[in-house]
Amino acid sequence: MATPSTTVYDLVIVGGGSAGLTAAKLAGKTLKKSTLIIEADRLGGDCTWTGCVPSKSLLAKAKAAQMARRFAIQTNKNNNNQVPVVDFVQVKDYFEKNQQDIYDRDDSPSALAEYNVDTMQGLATVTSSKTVQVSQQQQQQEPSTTTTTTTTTITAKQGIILCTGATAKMADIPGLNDVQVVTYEDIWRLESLPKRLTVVGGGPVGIELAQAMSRLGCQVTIVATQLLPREEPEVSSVLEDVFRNDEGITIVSGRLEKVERNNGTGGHKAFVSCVTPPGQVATVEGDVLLLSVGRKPNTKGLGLEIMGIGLTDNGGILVNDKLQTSVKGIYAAGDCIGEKQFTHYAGYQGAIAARNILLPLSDPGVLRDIPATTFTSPEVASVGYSEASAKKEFGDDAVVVSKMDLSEVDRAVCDGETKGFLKVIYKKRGGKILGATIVAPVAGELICEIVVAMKAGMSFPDLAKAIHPYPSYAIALQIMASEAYYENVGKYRVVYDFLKRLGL
Ligand SMILES: Cc1cc2nc3c(=O)[nH]c(=O)nc-3n(C[C@H](O)[C@H](O)[C@H](O)COP(=O)(O)OP(=O)(O)OC[C@H]3O[C@@H](n4cnc5c(N)ncnc54)[C@H](O)[C@@H]3O)c2cc1C
Ligand SMILES: NC(=O)c1ccc[n+]([C@@H]2O[C@H](COP(=O)([O-])OP(=O)(O)OC[C@H]3O[C@@H](n4cnc5c(N)ncnc54)[C@H](O)[C@@H]3O)[C@@H](O)[C@H]2O)c1
Repeated sequence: MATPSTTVYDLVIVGGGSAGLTAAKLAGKTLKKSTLIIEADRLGGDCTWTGCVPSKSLLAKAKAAQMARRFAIQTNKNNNNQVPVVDFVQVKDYFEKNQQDIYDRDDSPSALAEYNVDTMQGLATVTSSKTVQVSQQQQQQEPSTTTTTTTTTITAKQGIILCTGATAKMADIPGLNDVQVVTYEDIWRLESLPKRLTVVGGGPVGIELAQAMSRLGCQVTIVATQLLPREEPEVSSVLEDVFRNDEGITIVSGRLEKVERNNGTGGHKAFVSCVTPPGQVATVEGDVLLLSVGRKPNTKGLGLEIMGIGLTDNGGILVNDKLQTSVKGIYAAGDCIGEKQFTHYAGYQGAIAARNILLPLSDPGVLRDIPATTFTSPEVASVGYSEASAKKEFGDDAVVVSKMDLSEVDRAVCDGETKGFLKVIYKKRGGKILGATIVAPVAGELICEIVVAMKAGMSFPDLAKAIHPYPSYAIALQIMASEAYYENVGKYRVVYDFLKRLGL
């Protein structure tokens, strides 16, 4: 990264991931404010280097392998030699190329220069409400190799946004240091596909990587009390069915308690306290263990204590709903506030923090209805209330649940992908959409229709009047909405019958 030509900026951003990059681009180009982004490691952050981009690229190749395998089985049932084998080196080349392309186009210093944003490499510490100290390490080769640290003070005239992201949580589990453990941060450096992978944790990281690695040819066991426990309960049942019965992934329902080296195989033995029957301990054997038990916000060394900036119970930077910390002029956005961790939300918050610093008045940056998609096959997407949370908040009688099984959707039948469902929750009076959960091959695209309808204030029955092409997956939403629409009509049957008799 280039050395910036000045040390005084309107806006200074600490951290160059999704939140920081979006904040910087808005401030530098659209709002035309002098902007600096300080990054300790690589611009692009989690999304480009260790999160979305490599995982979605891996899933794309894994899906291709699965399709090829299915096709091979269909064409030649009895000849296993026909089953394609994955070249892991090519898979790695593929995601590394995607990372580089996205970095060059969106994240690199030259891409940011197009937005009039300066970049600086170094570790930032906040020293006052208007200053940030940046430490940079330089290696000198002559006469002997030594490392020197230089510090530069940068002034932020209008505000500072902390966008420092999160890192993998390490679990306090006996024996982890004795076996080969990877997290989402370093799994990308594996040179070959492990023969057997134990995945600990059933959140989005665990299940996306479990399915990808299994489809690429690895024997995978997931240790988790439930798959995607934050989603509607029936999501987990569908995924468990697909993973176990269609894809040959083993799921051990329970919590990892202890690991030890397996001297016989050179791998590990993982001991799991089972959910059912309670008290039973299961043993799982594997070669590499992927620990995916959550992520914790990066706040260390930022100078928060000295500045009197508080933290939340889960270790995130405490902000109000405008994303301002307890110090005027210092804002925080993205994973470092320890709320919902998604690229789209981090980016949105980065933009709102920049807007709230640089423009008059303010917009809220901590929102309720954030859509999420886990990119397994089938995908799992949701937004807003679940059935239980809607009924709890509004009462059982005030809420209607519309649900369609994927086996009733013609397109899913044609594709042979009938495991899943669409579920929309809306208010009985007025039809306001409260939330939705979709488990389907393109659930991540389908949920966007619900997101837009919610934002536009459309009622669920209103969707019946928007003509959807057949046979799309999305037409299922129109069919469900039509049922809601004609149920409403049914309530006023006496009036309609009367009007019809009048010849209207
Ligand atoms: C495997 C995986 C898959 C994912 N897939 C998806 C997905 O499909 N869709 C989705 O929406 N989300 C996904 N996520 C989540 C998503 O990646 C994150 O929510 C998002 O990248 C967070 O962006 P951020 O800017 O808040 O933080 P980060 O991207 O973590 O950026 C923070 C940056 O700050 C820098 N930094 C930290 N401290 C300092 C300091 N003191 N000085 C200077 N720089 C500092 C760090 O080096 C880092 O580059 C995934 C996550 C993982 C782990
Ligand atoms: N597609 C996406 O949008 C996407 C993909 C990946 C990650 N992410 C984001 O990254 C964040 C982190 O994801 P994650 O999956 O690491 O975390 P998570 O918190 O969602 O899930 C971790 C799971 O591990 C379980 N766990 C903890 N200790 C365990 C033990 N000893 N044994 C068995 N299970 C144990 C927890 O109960 C929890 O369900 C999430 O907030 C997610 O939003 C998003």
